[in-house]
Amino acid sequence: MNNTTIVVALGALAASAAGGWAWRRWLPRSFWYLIEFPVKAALVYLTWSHVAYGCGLTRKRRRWRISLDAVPLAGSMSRPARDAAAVVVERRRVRSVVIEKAPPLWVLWPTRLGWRVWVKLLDGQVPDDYADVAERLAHAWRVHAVRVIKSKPGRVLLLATMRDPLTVVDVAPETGELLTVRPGRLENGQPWIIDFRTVPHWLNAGATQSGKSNLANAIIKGLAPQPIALVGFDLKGGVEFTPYAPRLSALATTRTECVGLLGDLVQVVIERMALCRTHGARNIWKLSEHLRPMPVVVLVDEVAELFLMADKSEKEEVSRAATALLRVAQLGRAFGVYLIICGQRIGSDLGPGVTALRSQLSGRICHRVNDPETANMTLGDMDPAALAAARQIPAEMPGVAVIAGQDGSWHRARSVYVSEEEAEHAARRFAHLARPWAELTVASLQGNAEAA
Ligand SMILES: Nc1ncnc2c1ncn2[C@@H]1O[C@H](COP(=O)(O)OP(=O)(O)OP(=O)(O)O)[C@@H](O)[C@H]1O
Repeated sequence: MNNTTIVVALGALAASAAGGWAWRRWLPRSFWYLIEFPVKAALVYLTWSHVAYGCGLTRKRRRWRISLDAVPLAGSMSRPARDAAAVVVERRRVRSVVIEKAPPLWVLWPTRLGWRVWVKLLDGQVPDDYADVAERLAHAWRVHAVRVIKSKPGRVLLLATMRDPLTVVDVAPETGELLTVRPGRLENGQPWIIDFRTVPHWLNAGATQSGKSNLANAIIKGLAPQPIALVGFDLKGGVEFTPYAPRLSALATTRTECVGLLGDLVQVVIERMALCRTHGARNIWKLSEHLRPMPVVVLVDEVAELFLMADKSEKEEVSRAATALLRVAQLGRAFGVYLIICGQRIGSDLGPGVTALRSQLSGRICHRVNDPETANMTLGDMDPAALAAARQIPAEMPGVAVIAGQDGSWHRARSVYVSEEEAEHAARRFAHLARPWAELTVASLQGNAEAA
């Protein structure tokens, strides 16, 4: 090979490397689907039996193999010094040997950020076996994370992601469906949907600066255009929700005001109960449309302030607030009153009513937490992997949360950034939809009933 050939070969190599780099840099999606993914997929298949063995996912099986391993020696083993010329006889024969069988891996389907693959479970395996080794798989495949996202009898669907899909989240367009908001994205790229008619009450917990208020902003922005009443309890002295007052039907900023407003809400629920009873309906959604009262979404910020007491003189007020909030939570679902309770901690240390309240909040959102107990309190008896995921949320990714609905499934998700100005703008723009509080309480319902 002469020098010119070497120079030309090196030049071609450098040009293709630069071209590859530019392709990856400016057209990452096509590069991923056409180059990176096929290479990754080939590596995953080629190494699967070793990876599965390393992760403890294989099972021992007997298989017929042509074997050379039993190699009898001709000559005496007891005469090592003199048997330098001993003859080795390799005997090939088919024999039954024990092998480590890896679970069958089906076709790898590329996704925007990685791939999905169904794996057939071997005898005695359950989906949790794969969830338990997800981190090992992620390291073996050199990807950001591996998650079990679905299971069917006898198989599990694994999702591998090359980078954290929550680093940047885009807005999921609102559908305008009543009592539904899409505040962000799930880790699997699907919109994060909060549907109050499916999961009526939510607990939104997290350390300071973890993104709780941003989520409240996103929810207010999503709900503002809908024909519903919004009610605010802002125990931070009103600094969070006062800017949204134009779209709120009522706002309480001190505990005394909260006790009054909670009393009103209990009355609203009781009146709606009576209305439903009169018309033989089990809930407001069974009432005919002209009779149906307006749904109410109640946002409570810094809930611990409702329960904390400096001295005994506050005991009576705290107890009234706790009881009323619990009643709203217990009865509100059927009668169109829904709760989002935000706070840094909502543990039993705040008082006996808190545990009962928490058990009514079937939707859980756990942002970054400072201590494992808060994750435990928020996610309760969820899958331990959900608790681990909540504890790993980094401080530099505010808005990331582990969310769990009442079906026991959980997801990592991130809210879209919604500035206070944006939420405030939505509150002003849809201020005309804010029904005055007096219209939502007893008098209007009586009016409704009489009109019927
Ligand atoms: N989804 C998000 N994307 C980008 N930035 C976010 C997101 N959520 C929150 N942030 C930013 O993180 C910071 C803290 O957010 P936020 O005020 O919502 O936290 P918080 O939990 O309500 O804090 P605190 O309890 O102290 O009020 C803010 O600067 C906010 O802009």
